[in-house]
Amino acid sequence: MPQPPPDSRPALCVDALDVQYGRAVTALNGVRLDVPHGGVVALLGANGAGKTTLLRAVSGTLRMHHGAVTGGTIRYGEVTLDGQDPVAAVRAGVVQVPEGRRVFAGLSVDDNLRAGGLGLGRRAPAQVREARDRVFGLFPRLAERTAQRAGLLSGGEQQMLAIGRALMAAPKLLLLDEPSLGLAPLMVERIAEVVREINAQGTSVLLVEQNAAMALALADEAYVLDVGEVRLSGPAGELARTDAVRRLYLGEDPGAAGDGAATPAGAASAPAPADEGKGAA
Ligand SMILES: Nc1ncnc2c1ncn2[C@@H]1O[C@H](COP(=O)(O)OP(=O)(O)OP(=O)(O)O)[C@@H](O)[C@H]1O
Repeated sequence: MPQPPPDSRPALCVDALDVQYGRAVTALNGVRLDVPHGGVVALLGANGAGKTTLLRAVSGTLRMHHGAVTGGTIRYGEVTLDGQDPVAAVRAGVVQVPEGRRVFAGLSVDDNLRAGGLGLGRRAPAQVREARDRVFGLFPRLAERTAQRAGLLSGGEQQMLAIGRALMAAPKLLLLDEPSLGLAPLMVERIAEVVREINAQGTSVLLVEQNAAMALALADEAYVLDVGEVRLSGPAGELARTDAVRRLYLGEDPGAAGDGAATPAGAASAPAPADEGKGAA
């Protein structure tokens, strides 16, 4: 499929975003992040940095987790998403695949996929068929197992189903929360290929990953969150060469090979030493 023409305007614009859980927990503080049309953006950070919270804020699922946007804006094209519910996000073309492959274990593969289109109202059968064809094209294994109960699928197959279910809503922006978590290396590679393919088909991707090597290899741009704030951002290739990212997220020793890479423009200081090792791939 030919690539759509590049569009330099950001599709998703998150600006000065503050998020709290109750009164006590500030999970995000003044976060700014853009996802360009047709781009892949990686979001890295140690455990508890706020990555999942950012995805929840964009997909309108924050309230389900007793969180709230307390400042800033989230816009997708012309649509304001901060303070909206998940249905509004899905209608705007923004769909999240939650962490932990949450499939409906007692339902069949087919019924799980059907659930992916809910919230969009009645759609023409041809549209639904097109979405299913896309999912089965990406995941032939699911096509062979339509009647199987989702709970009996392998971990990798459940991740495929979780992504497939999101694709049934024909998203323009897919929010992926740690798709490689707990999967064997071969399956991680397959998931990476699938993300590339989904993007080549014209869907933008915001990818949260602990597997920094995979995420930086896939992404055009990357952001590093540290205790709720953006610490580093820039082209993924440049970020992968910075000392901080190599040491903290790629498990490398920059001192050993003499690192000459510049810190990306606008980047703040490296994450605090207290976080060392936590996010390493
Ligand atoms: N439902 C919640 N209620 C209260 N605090 C929460 C809730 N969910 C997350 N938090 C807190 O908000 C902060 C950010 O958490 P979040 O899950 O977004 O981080 P993360 O970067 O996705 O971490 P991980 O990689 O471990 O999933 C953490 O301090 C966490 O304890």
